[in-house]
Amino acid sequence: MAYEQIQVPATGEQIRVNPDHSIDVPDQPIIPYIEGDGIGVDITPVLKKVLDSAVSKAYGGQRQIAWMEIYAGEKATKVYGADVWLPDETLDAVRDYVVSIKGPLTTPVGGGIRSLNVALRQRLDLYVCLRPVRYFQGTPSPLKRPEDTDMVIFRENSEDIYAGIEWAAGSDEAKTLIDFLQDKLGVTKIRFPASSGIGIKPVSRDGTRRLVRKAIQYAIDNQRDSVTLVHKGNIMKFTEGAFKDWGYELAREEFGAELIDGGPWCRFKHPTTGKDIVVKDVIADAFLQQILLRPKDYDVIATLNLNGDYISDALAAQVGGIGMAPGANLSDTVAMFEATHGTAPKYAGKDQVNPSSLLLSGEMLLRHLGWTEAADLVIQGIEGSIAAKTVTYDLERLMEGATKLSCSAFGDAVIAKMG
Ligand SMILES: NC(=O)C1=CN([C@@H]2O[C@H](COP(=O)(O)OP(=O)(O)OC[C@H]3O[C@@H](n4cnc5c(N)ncnc54)[C@H](OP(=O)(O)O)[C@@H]3O)[C@@H](O)[C@H]2O)C=CC1
Ligand SMILES: O=C(O)CCC(=O)C(=O)O
Ligand SMILES: [Mg+2]
Repeated sequence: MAYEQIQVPATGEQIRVNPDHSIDVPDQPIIPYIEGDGIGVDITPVLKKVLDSAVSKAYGGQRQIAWMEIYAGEKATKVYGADVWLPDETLDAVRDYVVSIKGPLTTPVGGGIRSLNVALRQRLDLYVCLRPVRYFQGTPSPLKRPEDTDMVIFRENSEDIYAGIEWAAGSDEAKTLIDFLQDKLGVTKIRFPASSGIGIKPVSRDGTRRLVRKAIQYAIDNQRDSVTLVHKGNIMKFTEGAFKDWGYELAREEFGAELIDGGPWCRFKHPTTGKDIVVKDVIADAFLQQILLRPKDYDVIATLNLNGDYISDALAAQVGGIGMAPGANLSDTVAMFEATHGTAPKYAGKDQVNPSSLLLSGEMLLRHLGWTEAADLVIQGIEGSIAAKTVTYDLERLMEGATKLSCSAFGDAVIAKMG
């Protein structure tokens, strides 16, 4: 594979995808990484050090990650030239090497790209945003029983108002669209047509089905009790309401779910254990209060793009904040892991922030490779440092008697607590 700026490591091999979408992982897989803007310089070196230690401790040199830096965001503009925020070869490398990880990316001011993160997801069709939310004992939380929060969010990653199809108030495009809506479709509900910006919310049956299919399959593979479709379908009937209907339809058609008491909730038997898996739905605003009042009622969550964005930060707060919440963007073949927080510019380069979100994304990456022993060590290290009350500022300020560590020192504490 020849690239213009990307240096392919001399030792290391590509991960290969099989026709059934399983992956063949060599002992030295080449893993592309994007350092990330803002606090990317702080957390990404910690990620590499912690994952390398975990792999070395687990496999004694028999396995090793061959890291390969690829570029997006501000660093890409330095390497490739002004205004090159997302080089084509970065996308090629993510596709070619199958499994990758990224730090947060800033949204360029001006220019054609609205969000680099959204662009990466769209251009690689990484249609699942997977964000597990679980509690680590000892982490400060606003809840009395934070351990009751244990959910896995499947956020649709390619559609919805989040896709960025919108035009500014006063632009020719907004005027054309508003004229069309009024003249051709008889729309009378735009309150201030002359000064409205306007956005489009596409939600498709195909997009919904592929997302809900993954969520239900995850519930089966991981022995979870329920899948909840979260939507605002009472108001947005043909987008969010349709998401709910198509979700239920898929559960019935592909998983043999049967209606409970006339529906719409339904259930089916786990194919091997025979245990019931319930597919249900809840309206998004009610859900946001339920996750605080009755978190135990929810397990796997399937939702639309914007709801998923809000829900993932809200749930992260329940278990310690976005410094602790990991994530992955997935297609059927490509997996790109990422922290769920942003670039936190005020902390950039200060060696202060919590690297756990990226470390736990790295833990998900190791598990995705099938390197479960190394993944378990990362969890053990994070649990150990939190239990010892050696934590970064975000947790320390909410804990009694904790020792505040820098970002890099926390990484070292995690390593010290492994194994
Ligand atoms: N996936 C991605 O790459 C994402 C990128 N972004 C982008 O990031 C930029 C900044 O967004 P912003 O809204 O400020 O959100 P951020 O997530 O960057 O930061 C908001 C606040 O969250 C806390 N926080 C974030 N990361 C950590 C961490 N690792 N450890 C501890 N605390 C943390 C800090 O809170 P406190 O000040 O209380 O300590 C911080 O001020 C924007 O350009 C946005 O578009 C946003 C989200 C995701
Ligand atoms: O891309 C962005 O700027 C924001 C993305 C985001 O908030 C998220 O993915 O959770
Ligand atoms: Mg977000």
